Amino acid sequence: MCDFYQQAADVIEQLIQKKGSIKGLTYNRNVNVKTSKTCYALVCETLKYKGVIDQIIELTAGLEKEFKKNKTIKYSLLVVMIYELLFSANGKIKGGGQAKKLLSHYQAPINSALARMKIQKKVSENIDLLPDNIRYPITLPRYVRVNTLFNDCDENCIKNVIEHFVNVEGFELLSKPPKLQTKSITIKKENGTVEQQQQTTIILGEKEFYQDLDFPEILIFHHAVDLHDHKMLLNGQIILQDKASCLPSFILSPPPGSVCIDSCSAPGNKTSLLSAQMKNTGKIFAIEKDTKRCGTLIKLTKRSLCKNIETINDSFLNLKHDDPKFKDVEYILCDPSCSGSGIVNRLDYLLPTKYSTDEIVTDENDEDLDEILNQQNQSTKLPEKEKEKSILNKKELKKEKKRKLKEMKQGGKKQQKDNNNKLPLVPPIKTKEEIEEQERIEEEKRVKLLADFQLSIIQHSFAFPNVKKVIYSTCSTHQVENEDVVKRAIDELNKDGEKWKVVKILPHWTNSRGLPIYKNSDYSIRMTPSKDFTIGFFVALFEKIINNNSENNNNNNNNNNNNNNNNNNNNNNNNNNNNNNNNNNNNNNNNNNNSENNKLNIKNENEAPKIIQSDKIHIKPGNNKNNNSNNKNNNNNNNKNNKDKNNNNNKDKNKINIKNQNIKLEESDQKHPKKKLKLK
Ligand SMILES: C[S@@+](CC[C@H](N)C(=O)[O-])C[C@H]1O[C@@H](n2cnc3c(N)ncnc32)[C@H](O)[C@@H]1O
Repeated sequence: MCDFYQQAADVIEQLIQKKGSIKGLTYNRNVNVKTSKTCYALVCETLKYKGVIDQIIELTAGLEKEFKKNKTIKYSLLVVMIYELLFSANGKIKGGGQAKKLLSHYQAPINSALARMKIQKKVSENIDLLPDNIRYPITLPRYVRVNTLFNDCDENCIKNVIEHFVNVEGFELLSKPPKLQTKSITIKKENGTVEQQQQTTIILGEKEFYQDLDFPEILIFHHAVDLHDHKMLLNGQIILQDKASCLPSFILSPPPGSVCIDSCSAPGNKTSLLSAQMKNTGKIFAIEKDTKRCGTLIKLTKRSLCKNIETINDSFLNLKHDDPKFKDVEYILCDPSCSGSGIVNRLDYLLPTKYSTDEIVTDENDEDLDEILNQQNQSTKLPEKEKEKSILNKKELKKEKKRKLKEMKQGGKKQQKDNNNKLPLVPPIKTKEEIEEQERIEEEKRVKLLADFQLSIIQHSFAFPNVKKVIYSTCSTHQVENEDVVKRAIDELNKDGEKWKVVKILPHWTNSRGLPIYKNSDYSIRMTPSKDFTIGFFVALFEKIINNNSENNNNNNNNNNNNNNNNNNNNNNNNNNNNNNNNNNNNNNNNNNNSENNKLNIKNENEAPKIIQSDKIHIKPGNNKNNNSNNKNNNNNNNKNNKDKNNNNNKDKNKINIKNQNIKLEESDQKHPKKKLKLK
């Protein structure tokens, strides 16, 4: 038997036991990269078909029994080999061995089970047996964040990374975001009907990449580009982080020298970006409750060359507000555990369990949801009635599912017995629809419990004596965990008068706003995979109202923002999400004084005069000398502003953070639709 089968089977076995992620488990094995790649592909392909293969095994009389008798063959190996036999391009099992012998015995009934399934589902191709989310997955590009802490905050760090990809690895840097392509796909439904759906993709070649227009640190590659063992990743020069996941740190934007808390920080991608924003100065208290994940946090932030982090392995909820250590904390990032329903790019969705996304260690999520849910059940913050209602935690849910499955399997036999004895011992078997409905209700309860936990995390943040800004984010798509949490928090905070407000962040991103559920719920950002080509993500910024004169402050702030736009000759504010970027490429790529910019801001002011706009402005790299000198001036002003900040009531609102990475680009092919650029 081929070695790969056993390796892939072992990985699948470990995945089922929730011992890690697909990539982690495949690549951490003691094999070379080429072998790992083959094994990874086999694991992914097998997982795609696992649901179908499970059914085939069930439909093949005697196979499961035979396999159970033979204790040396693992179920996962059987699955891998059936994949190879029925669905791979090979169509046959390589090598020999016991498992192959067993399977060849059953080859005819296995083929006939597959044929019956296809007839039942009214499909002619094997691929049509796959569920829609597997057949038509949304593939997100590969986001690379350049670590601006590299080489002691070397001002050329972005340029160096770009140069490496272009000159050493033969990638082509596009001068602007590539075009989008929308195509119509035909989806075959289970009942045999067909449906047309629109799917939009980014047209990006495997050897092409481009620089994000909003955040120049972010480089965007084709989804198949594999950088997980890239030397620039291992030495801390780059970080693999989705654009959406960068938003909380970019928006909170603590100035150098400030003091912050990252309340739920492992594995630490947002922490290291905060650290980069602060240029390794000031202090970040990185709190992580889970000890194992805390280890990852320490390892990754060290690799990212962060020097201003104090890690605390404890629950954020245990931090005392009057601890002198936290007296200067002004900025708090809250990225608590969530349902992870926005994570689409990873292959976790291929895993057999419904809650797989939450249960394995991923960048965005965590594995301690059970504990959170248990804690929430005991939480004193929950009203008694709610507590009673929420006894269902995930472990219980799993037990319940197992029990039901067992019941279903035994149901037939027992029911027969019961009918004979006229005493029904087991409840009637539930239909598929009834089970699905029950699961939906249980999932709803689970999300509600998570929302209570998320609320408790932000509420704990507001009570630090000097906190000014609290940013809240989730990688969930559920309104309950997003807009609803924000509303609950602000209502509770302001019940005795206006003390905090929700700030309109990135006002120029017109397409990716929070759901319009209540007044100003669209002040927040909501990223959607099919539209923004990022993971599903939500961000909201809370800001303390410093004094009663808040309207003046707002106006001043808006004026400052406008001045900044004028001074910087920068069109970054005019950039929108990817969709808009593509429509506005010409505007976006002009580094000219752009009157549209001002119009845009004025429009926003008119629409929402009391809104404080995000106070971070990034300068897009350009080769315009005037821009550069203006940027330098502004940098100086900015430093001065920072120094003087204690003298001013509006201190942090006047701050401008300018990224002044002077990458010089030279067009080498004017005619090419996607202009090639050479780095000077
Ligand atoms: C969504 S993840 C954070 C991801 C992280 N911000 C990043 O971008 O790399 C949530 C983290 O919060 C941790 N956590 C959960 N409850 C916590 C608590 N009460 N106090 C501190 N950390 C907690 C989890 O263990 C998990 O590592």
